[in-house]
Amino acid sequence: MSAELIDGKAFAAGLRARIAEQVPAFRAAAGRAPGLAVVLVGEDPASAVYVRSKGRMTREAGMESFEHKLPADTPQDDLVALVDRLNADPAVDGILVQLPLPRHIDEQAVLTRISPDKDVDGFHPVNAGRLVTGLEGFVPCTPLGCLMLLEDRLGDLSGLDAVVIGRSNIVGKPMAALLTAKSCTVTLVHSRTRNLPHYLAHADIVVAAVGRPHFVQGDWLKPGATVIDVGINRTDAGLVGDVDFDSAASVAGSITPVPGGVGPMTIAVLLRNTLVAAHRNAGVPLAADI
Ligand SMILES: NC(=O)C1=CN([C@@H]2O[C@H](COP(=O)(O)OP(=O)(O)OC[C@H]3O[C@@H](n4cnc5c(N)ncnc54)[C@H](OP(=O)(O)O)[C@@H]3O)[C@@H](O)[C@H]2O)C=CC1
Ligand SMILES: Nc1nc(=O)c2c([nH]1)NC[C@@H]1CN(c3ccc(C(=O)N[C@@H](CCC(=O)O)C(=O)O)cc3)C=[N+]21
Repeated sequence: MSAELIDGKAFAAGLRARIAEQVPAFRAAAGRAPGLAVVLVGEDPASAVYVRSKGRMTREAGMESFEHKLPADTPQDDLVALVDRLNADPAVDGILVQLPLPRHIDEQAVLTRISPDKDVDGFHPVNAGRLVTGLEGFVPCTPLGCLMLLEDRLGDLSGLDAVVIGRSNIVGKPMAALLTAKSCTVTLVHSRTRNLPHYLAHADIVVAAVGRPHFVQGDWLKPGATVIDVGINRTDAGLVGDVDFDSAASVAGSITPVPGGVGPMTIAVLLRNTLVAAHRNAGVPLAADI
């Protein structure tokens, strides 16, 4: 392996520490802690693990965590009613409804019900629109975490060639919008792309959000490329990313590991978005940009 490892776990710990430092000033000004509500419907074990670690890290940052666990057969109307209550609750600054939802629930109906001012996941169409038009709003946690790692590693991204693999609303599309805003030349590839390796050969930055273990091969990469692996795939061999790590690490300049790369950044940015939401909702200015 010749690539340098991008230590998302350490970067995320530093970000959480900077967030925790700002919480006492918010508490003093607002007379309450920032609050994050997390809603989990059903029993998916992986989701339950994330929700538990989100709750723990929220409390460790000095914020309040409200966890709502609903049975898998919860009617959509009941979930929407809970979102309405959380929208109206002044102790709740951020609302996260864990995805995926059970099949009988219309995901968009629930996500669009969350107040855009409390949408710390950045999944509401109003926030998606703000992102592409350059207005202030909430940016989805995973792509914003990837951007932080890229800027930390590369500094100014202006003019760099970036390829994003995957066009989901939660990772690929907002990632492409963020890199566009940073003046990268962005190519967004997906399952219908013909000759995907052709595009990767020119990429200074590769962000892989495919959902297929070991998908990206080292010999597709431009030597020295910076590779961000968003994939979280549970296999018999454990947790693996969307990048074939061993072959990629011999060509790339730097690369995120899985685990310990993008995953911890997602949770740290969620706390960051919650702190920002709390300041906006309480009308208290933030002391410093985080
Ligand atoms: N680390 C973290 O915090 C997070 C990790 N993840 C992980 O990131 C990965 C992606 O998640 P998500 O965006 O939600 O996934 P989706 O399944 O919603 O999207 C996957 C995308 O990859 C594309 N794709 C699938 N197969 C191929 C292929 N053979 N060639 C090119 N493109 C392909 C799809 O194309 P098409 O649109 O044409 O179908 C689609 O756009 C998953 O592993 C997920 O677990 C997700 C969220 C957070
Ligand atoms: N509304 C919503 N918002 C989300 O942000 C959201 C979601 N739903 N549904 C599921 C995905 C996935 N996701 C992860 C968060 C943290 C890790 C993480 O911390 N991963 C650790 C390892 C965790 C482990 O060992 O299982 C790591 O990569 O090092 C991974 C994945 C957030 N998601």
